[in-house]
Amino acid sequence: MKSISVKAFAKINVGLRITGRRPDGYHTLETVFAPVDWYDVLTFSPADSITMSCSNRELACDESNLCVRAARALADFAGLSHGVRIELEKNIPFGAGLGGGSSDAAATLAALNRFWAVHAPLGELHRLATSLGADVPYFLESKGLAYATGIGEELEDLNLSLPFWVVTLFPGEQISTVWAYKNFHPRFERDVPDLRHALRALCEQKDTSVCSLLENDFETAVFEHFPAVGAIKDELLDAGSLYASLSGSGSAVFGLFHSEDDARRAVGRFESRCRCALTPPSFTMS
Ligand SMILES: C[C@](O)(CO)[C@H](O)COP(=O)(O)OP(=O)(O)OC[C@H]1O[C@@H](n2ccc(N)nc2=O)[C@H](O)[C@@H]1O
Ligand SMILES: Nc1ncnc2c1ncn2[C@@H]1O[C@H](COP(=O)(O)OP(=O)(O)OP(=O)(O)O)[C@@H](O)[C@H]1O
Repeated sequence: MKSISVKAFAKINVGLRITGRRPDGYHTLETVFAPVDWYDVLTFSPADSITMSCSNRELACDESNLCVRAARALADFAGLSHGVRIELEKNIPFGAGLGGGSSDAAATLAALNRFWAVHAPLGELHRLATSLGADVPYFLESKGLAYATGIGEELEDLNLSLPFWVVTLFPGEQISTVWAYKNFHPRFERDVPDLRHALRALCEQKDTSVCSLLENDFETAVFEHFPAVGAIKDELLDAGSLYASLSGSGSAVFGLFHSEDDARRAVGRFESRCRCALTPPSFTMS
């Protein structure tokens, strides 16, 4: 058996409304996931046991790593004692709101499902993905824009792509998702059209009047606690982005640009103090 390598892309959230809190402590939300051109690379090779290494030594490669957890979950489901060597080239910043760990977990499930010839149906992989994290199912099942509800696992592919250049910036602050969900300012009662209408208008007609509906409910608390992150968003708007927002629970911030020149100029403005990724229009994961 030869080795296989796959890319695990990052995501941004275009609009993120927290709509309630479940008895188990998880929150229900409404969001639209969009892929960006920032990715990890995972390589799987034959081995007698499940082992892992990572290019970023700050990331533990033990049983806590989401790739190892995904491999164990699939092996347990299939009743297999197969091994695999997982090598992770870590490029996506973590604690960023970019779903890097979630994407790695989904890529591991999908790759090992083939590599080990488990051939588990998508419904079973979805169940395993949800058990690994709320963001994991999106990376397993979508290549483009997806509307998510529930805790983020109820997905509807929008068959849309963003017709804009996307500048994604990581200013360096690592923000805990748990912290963010404990500190956001609830606005559960809101009578607004769902995000699908706004994204359809934005993507199909480039109707930027809907951007005021694309709020991220974590922003108030995150920007209060990390004002430098909020300043990045303001600077992106000042640099000409038609829309800018925190991604997920942060600290990554992204801006949408009509023109490649403006987007590249914005990258030049931030690249000395942020890690940056530039995503072209109509981008999908492949
Ligand atoms: C903020 C988002 O990234 C938006 O896409 C996601 O909601 C977070 O997804 P995630 O990082 O995969 O989150 P998980 O690893 O499943 O959960 C981490 C912790 O975040 C909180 N959490 C997460 C998702 C959710 N819908 N409600 C929550 O309250 C819970 O305290 C949970 O224990
Ligand atoms: N393979 C992995 N890559 C990144 N983080 C991992 C991985 N395995 C476990 N983790 C842990 O998961 C945590 C969250 O990682 P992840 O990148 O999914 O979250 P995030 O960047 O905050 O994105 P989001 O909040 O959108 O889920 C990390 O801080 C890290 O401690």
